[in-house]
Amino acid sequence: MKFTKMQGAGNDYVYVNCFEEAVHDPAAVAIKVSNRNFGIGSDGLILIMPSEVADVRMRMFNSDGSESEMCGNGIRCVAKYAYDHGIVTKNEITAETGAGILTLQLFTDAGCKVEKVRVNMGPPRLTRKEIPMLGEPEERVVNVPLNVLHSSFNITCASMGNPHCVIFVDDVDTFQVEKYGPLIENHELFPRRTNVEFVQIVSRTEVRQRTWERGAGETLACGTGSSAVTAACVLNGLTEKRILNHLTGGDLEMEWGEDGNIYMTGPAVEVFTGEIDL
Ligand SMILES: N[C@H](CCC[C@H](N)C(=O)O)C(=O)O
Repeated sequence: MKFTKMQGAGNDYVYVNCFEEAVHDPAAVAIKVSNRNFGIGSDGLILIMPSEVADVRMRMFNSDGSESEMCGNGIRCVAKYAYDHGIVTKNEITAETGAGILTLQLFTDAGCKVEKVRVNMGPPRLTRKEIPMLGEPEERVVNVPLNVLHSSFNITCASMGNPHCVIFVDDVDTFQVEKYGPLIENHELFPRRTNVEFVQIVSRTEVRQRTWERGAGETLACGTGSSAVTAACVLNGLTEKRILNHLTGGDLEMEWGEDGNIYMTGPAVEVFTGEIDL
């Protein structure tokens, strides 16, 4: 299988061009290639596919083989791949995802390769039914206490197509992400599990995020997570609608637009290409 390793803010995936390659069992392939010792090494597998309703289609699998509806860092890299490899020739493209059809704006460098992408991530879905979470289906979850082990956290939840649980902490760098992340990911409140973001407020316009991903563990960044964080910051009155999010592997510029959609701008980088026997 021919592949391209790409990363966005350090969130790295193995990308396969399914305009040319067929991947028969993507869940198994995701587990194999993601392994950092016995495989290529990545947070998961992303398939770049033809679409009947958009310029390109993305399917995304976590390193544990589970499929997610959406991946924010991934969709920027899909756009870069599609443009740099001539699958699309426009600077504004559409992409079909499990979270609907998204519109992306591509920014190129002096060599006419994409270096930055702005994505309309759509609106945050805020009801328990949409996230999904147990409880009153139409209710929002903003600053609601959740007991985990002997601790209580206040959580704010949103779906960006995939589920997110945001927790504000005083010092994110010393916070025990690997202890609490998996307990919240698998908490009975979340029937499809959840991604978890731990966030420190730096100022009204800057935050710092660490990410515990559903199906992948701690990653260096999460674009859908950063989108959920933007909504959570505003809903809790902690920041303006436009923020710079410092993730462990890089920065994302975020905005909750007046049209209700979240806009994410960030880098997309090709690391290397190769071939692997499956
Ligand atoms: N890192 C991705 C999200 C992966 C989400 C995945 N772990 C899930 O199961 O929803 C991002 O940049 O948005």
